Amino acid sequence: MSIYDTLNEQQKDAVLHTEGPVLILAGAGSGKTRVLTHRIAYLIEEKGVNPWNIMAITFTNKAAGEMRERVDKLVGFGSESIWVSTFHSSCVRILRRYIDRLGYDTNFVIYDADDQKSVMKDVCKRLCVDTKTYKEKALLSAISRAKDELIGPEQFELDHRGDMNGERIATIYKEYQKVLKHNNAVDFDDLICLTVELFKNNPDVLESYQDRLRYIMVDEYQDTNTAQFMLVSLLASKYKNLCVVGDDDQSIYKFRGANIANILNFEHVFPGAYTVKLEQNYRSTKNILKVANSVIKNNQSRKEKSLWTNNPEGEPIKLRQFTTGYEEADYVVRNIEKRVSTGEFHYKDCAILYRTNAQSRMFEEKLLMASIPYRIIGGVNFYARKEIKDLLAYLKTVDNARDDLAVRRIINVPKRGIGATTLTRVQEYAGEHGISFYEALKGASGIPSLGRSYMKVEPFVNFIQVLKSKAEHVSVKELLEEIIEETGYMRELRAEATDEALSRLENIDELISKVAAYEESTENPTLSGFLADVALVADIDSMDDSDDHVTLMTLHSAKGLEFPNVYMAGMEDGVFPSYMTVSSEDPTDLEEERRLCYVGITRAMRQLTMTCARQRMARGEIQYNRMSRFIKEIPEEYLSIGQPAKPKTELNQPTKRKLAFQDAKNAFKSKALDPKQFKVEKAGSLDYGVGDTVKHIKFGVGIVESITDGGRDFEVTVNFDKCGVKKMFAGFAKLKKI
Ligand SMILES: Nc1ncnc2c1ncn2[C@@H]1O[C@H](COP(=O)(O)OP(=O)(O)OP(=O)(O)O)[C@@H](O)[C@H]1O
Ligand SMILES: [Mg+2]
Repeated sequence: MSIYDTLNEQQKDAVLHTEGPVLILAGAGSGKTRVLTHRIAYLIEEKGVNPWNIMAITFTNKAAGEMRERVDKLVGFGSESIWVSTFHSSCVRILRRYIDRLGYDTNFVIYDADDQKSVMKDVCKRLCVDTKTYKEKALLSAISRAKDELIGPEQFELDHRGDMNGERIATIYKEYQKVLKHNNAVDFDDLICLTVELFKNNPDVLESYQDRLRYIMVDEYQDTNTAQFMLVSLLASKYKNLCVVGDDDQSIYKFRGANIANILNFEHVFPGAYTVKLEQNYRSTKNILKVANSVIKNNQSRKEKSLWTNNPEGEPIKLRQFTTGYEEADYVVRNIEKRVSTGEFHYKDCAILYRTNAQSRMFEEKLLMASIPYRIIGGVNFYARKEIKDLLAYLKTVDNARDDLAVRRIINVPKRGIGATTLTRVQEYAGEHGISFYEALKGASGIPSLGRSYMKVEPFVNFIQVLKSKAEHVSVKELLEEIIEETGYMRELRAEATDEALSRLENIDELISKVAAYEESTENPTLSGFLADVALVADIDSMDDSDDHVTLMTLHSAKGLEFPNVYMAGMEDGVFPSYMTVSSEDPTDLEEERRLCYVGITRAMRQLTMTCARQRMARGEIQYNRMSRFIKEIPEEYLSIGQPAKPKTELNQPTKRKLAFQDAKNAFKSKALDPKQFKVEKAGSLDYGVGDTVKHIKFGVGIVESITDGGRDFEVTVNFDKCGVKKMFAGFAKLKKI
């Protein structure tokens, strides 16, 4: 039996149709990506095409990696010379060779968001732009939108003639490009634009790539923007062997310039394109598919599709509403634990999907507490995020300024103009006198080598000293809010108003909520107590590298992937659909959000669980949320609406409320929850005691200072030679007595 026998008729049709433009428009899970990989195999094996002549483009690195894996499996020998890549890395590769034709040097650097911002700051200063009216990030984002549409500075100027605001931006845009070029640097959007420019101005270069990349395939085509479409069109214009696959129902990047018109344009740019529809879904159970269809059919602007499956009916979709986000996270993690322990699923079969990155925090904590390996795709673990590390470093400095690393981390956050030389000198002085870095800063005026630069240091020290004295009589939450206010941290991010800034703001809100929850649930909350609590979860990064881990990610990053067991969390109006879309005047915003919901549902193969909470902390305040309107679009007969497990003891109202805010550790300590519900046993007895020397895999050697019974597990405090005192759970610290 050949690999092509596993394809249905329409899929086969698409695979065999190798010459000329092909457009495959089909619903989720219908085998679009599979058709692409089989098409590659077919081209090589049956058509004798050289792997070198084949290009496959996708959106994310993760998707490119998976595509590469699937192709390797099918094709075997020679597959490494197939060009499988994302748009951006394809362009880097091309520009590294030919960018000198555009007056750049081939060793150009690629600027990230921070670099872009500092260039923009300079540009604004030089052009005397009032950055109160024209925010740097807003300017950058206007430029980025223009680049998505392949509009260069000159064109931009022409387009905005007579519009003062537009003309001003055009001048800034011009200057910004000039600086970048002068620095031999490009930004992310330039990668695509410059490659297009290169091809347009250098027919010989274009032709060499056309001759090489004779068969081009693009996955997730619905999310390409104008610039990307132009790039592929140019490459394919000689041989016209371009096959694009996509699903208009899964278009979720309008905010990044993705253009649904590209789908319609395709037949315009490539007349006579062969169109294939795939209608059979192979991924999901009938129930999951029915739910997906019942949601997406509420979108007005879409092409009607009939997606069906031969797969079994499957279990109904589970819907669980909880009082708080803590209970929600607890349920999801316990459910995963239960289903893995019965052998129904492996960890790697399970995915937790949410709308924004900040939502990962509670799940991460619960997973850590339950010793379940997890990984976050397309994001960083909550406590490893820059803004969280910065703010925690402030808190640590205020609490105990002996943590040099923390002090050094924030001394120039926000920028205080304290130079590297000054820092080195302070460090040297501290070393010579055997005092901490902060102690040395405090006495900066007495450090001879500093000269007058000690004056730069003074405001920082004063600020910390004020915070220290405040810390004596305000709550941790108030202290944190004060730091955020005084450093201007949130203000700056709000002014940036980019997606990234928004996500950082959400993370900060989440940290405030964490503090508030800590203070609610602890008898004598203190700053040190809070930091120790955080250290329990923050210091332990995903425990091992096993491939068998739960996957956490945003709905956006889940595109194209599939998992047997999916949890969609935070299904609440104001969370998903997001607050911005709920309050938006533009109905197409809600439609985009609904497509995102469709993407989420259709990731599930066998089991889908949707969860929500009635009340959720936002910025440390309780917010009451209604169940997501998307859930209400699902006919009740497709849902199994279960009652979340109630704590065994009936609680009176205030305790109940309090319990809601407790984290796993504390919830366990309280008598209200049955310890047997937690599978992880506490380390039976420890083979080390106070005073013993132990070794930790990451922190090295240290001496045990104390051991307390944390109920669920022993909490061990160890003073490590290299990194100081750490508190950890014995169960997964896996300390070895030496
Ligand atoms: N003809 C087939 N026989 C058996 N399994 C199939 C067939 N076609 C597709 N599948 C399986 O169905 C699942 C979905 O396929 P694939 O990921 O290619 O769908 P897709 O259309 O790209 O989905 P998405 O829109 O989410 O990107 C995969 O597990 C794939 O192996
Ligand atoms: Mg796909």
